[in-house]
Amino acid sequence: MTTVTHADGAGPAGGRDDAARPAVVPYASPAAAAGPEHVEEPVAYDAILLAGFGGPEGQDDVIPFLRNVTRGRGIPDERLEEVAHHYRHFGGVSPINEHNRQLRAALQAELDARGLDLPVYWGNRNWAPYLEEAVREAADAGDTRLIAIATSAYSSFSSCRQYREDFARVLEATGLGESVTIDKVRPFFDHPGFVHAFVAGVRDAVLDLTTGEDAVPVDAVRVLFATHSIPTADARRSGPADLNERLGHGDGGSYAAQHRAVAAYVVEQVTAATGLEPGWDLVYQSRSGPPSQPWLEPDVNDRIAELPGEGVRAVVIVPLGFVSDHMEVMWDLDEEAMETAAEHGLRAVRTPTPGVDPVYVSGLVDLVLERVHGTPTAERPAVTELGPWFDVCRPGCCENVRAGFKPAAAGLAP
Ligand SMILES: CC1=C(CCC(=O)O)c2cc3nc(cc4[nH]c(cc5[nH]c(cc1n2)c(C)c5CCC(=O)O)c(CCC(=O)O)c4C)C(CCC(=O)O)=C3C
Ligand SMILES: [Fe+2]
Repeated sequence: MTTVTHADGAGPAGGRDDAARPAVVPYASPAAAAGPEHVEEPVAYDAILLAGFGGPEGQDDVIPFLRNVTRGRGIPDERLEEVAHHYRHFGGVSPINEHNRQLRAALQAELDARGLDLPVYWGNRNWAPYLEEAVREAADAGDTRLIAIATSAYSSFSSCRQYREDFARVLEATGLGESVTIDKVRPFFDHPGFVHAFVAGVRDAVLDLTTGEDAVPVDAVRVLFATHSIPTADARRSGPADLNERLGHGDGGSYAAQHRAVAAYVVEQVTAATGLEPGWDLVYQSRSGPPSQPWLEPDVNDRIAELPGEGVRAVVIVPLGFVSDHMEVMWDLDEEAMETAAEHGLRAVRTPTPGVDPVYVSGLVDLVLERVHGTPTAERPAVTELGPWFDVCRPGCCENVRAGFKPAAAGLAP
């Protein structure tokens, strides 16, 4: 390799000493790296497709729902019964469908208030109303160019690709593949609308714990950012493979990197607002699968158990990986992690999820409008240096090595 020095300040190096710079591609935001995975063409979408996970709404729904979730994965019935127990504890009802009904209404109200004529269709991956019904309903109304919002903010098989594979499956199953297109807004983990509720929640929790009669000093407060654990094999393949390699994301891949970046931002904002600087960790929850299969660690409960030995007296649990207070939050955090904290003599606060926070809802509409208007990267808000993330996933992005290749919509053709 030849090094050219532009001593006169002209030329591509702008007068800086090229020889002194490391021979790696300088890091730029993935979307800024341009290419066809970033869209600046305006698209006249007909409607929004709100794509949810789905959840049971009564005791009789629980086992059929769990069979849907685990379809094709050969999860034994004993494991299903174990998880069913979490749902049974709450009358067999997950609040997730009700959350999505409310989110749909809030989105529609925000769109109407802004004078935007975009209907919102809602369908789930694993329970009624199914994505199939939503897509058929849209097509029947003549709405064929759909922009999807999945209720999941990060990159990984479970949080992005699985939704896209389901879109492809539904287009095939309904025979609408020729007439209907489904695109998807970018993973929005670092959109200011998504992070807003987390910043407010951590700020309030840290202020509460460190003031008043039973105040705890800030260095005895630990903030635990909790997200769904996933197999390390999935995590390593989350986001574009070349990016993981280039940025040295390691076993956690883009999935963990995105969470770390948002967590660091949240703590920075809390420090800026309060002058308090609590320590924090990224922790994982809701692991399943055989013990022999490595998943992301540490588990939230294991980390909590270590904290008293480090002088910690209060813990703030932040459900950073989730958009609403569904079963993973209600059971794994509010029941299990809270109990672990109590057993270890720690005070504990669980902060809110975005839910239908107006700032979040308005941010989701902004994410849709980015694609409607073909907004340039520089004008797409992102609070971490990782983003704004790709609009359109690359071939192989977040592929599941365990389940094997399946076609996915809303991505570059392979
Ligand atoms: C990353 C991620 C999110 C966040 C992104 C997003 O929000 O989409 C998420 C959300 C959710 N996960 C949910 C429920 C379940 N997830 C399961 C299983 C799994 N999740 C995984 C990952 C994730 N899951 C993985 C890697 C598995 C193992 C299966 C495999 O090998 O790939 C199982 C099967 C039983 C079990 O194995 O525990 C259930 C019942 C509910 C509904 C809650 C409710 O009803 O209120 C929600 C929102
Ligand atoms: Fe899950």
